[in-house]
Amino acid sequence: MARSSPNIIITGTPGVGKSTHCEQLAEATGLKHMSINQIVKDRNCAEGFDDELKSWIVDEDKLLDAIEDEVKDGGYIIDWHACDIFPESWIDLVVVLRCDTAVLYDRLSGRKYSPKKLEENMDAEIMQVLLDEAREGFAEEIVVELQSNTIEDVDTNVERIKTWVENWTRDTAPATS
Ligand SMILES: Nc1ncnc2c1ncn2[C@@H]1O[C@H](COP(=O)(O)OP(=O)(O)O)[C@@H](O)[C@H]1O
Repeated sequence: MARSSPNIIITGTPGVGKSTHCEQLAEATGLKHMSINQIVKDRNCAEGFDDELKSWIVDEDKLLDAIEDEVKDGGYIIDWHACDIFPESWIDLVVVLRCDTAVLYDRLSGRKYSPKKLEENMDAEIMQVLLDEAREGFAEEIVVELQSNTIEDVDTNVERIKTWVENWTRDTAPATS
């Protein structure tokens, strides 16, 4: 069945500003912020914990089962550092947030990550791992790369995505009558 509201993934390396964008976007658009980190914890979708990286190892099948009923109806802003596990048919827009290396370093240093985790995340951003993943997993025309260095960037990005949502709703949503 066609969705009456779009589903958007906001992805990118930890620290680029996903949660910040999702919260503001949810307020601006009325779409719901779905934090996958939170869902993994709340709905027991982890298959283990990586002690070295201090992060959950996600059972992807369990996660998809846990969110499918909600997401298939549309209206979600999905907040996660990976995007290629989500079926293409669920998703209308993939936003990959990017950040300058020095800015990201400062943000991640503030998080007290282990040196290994910090280095892995910095490498991922420099090598544009998440952008490549998005481009491999989804049609080129639905993948958008946006900068997230400053607060002004957040405002501009939120406005831009809000306009996209309004256009999608006008042009794509099924007629209600
Ligand atoms: N574009 C931005 N400009 C300034 N600070 C930002 C920006 N995006 C995020 N931040 C700050 O960086 C930190 C990490 O942001 P967050 O949204 O938690 O990132 P993520 O969800 O990608 O891990 C937060 O302290 C947030 O306030």
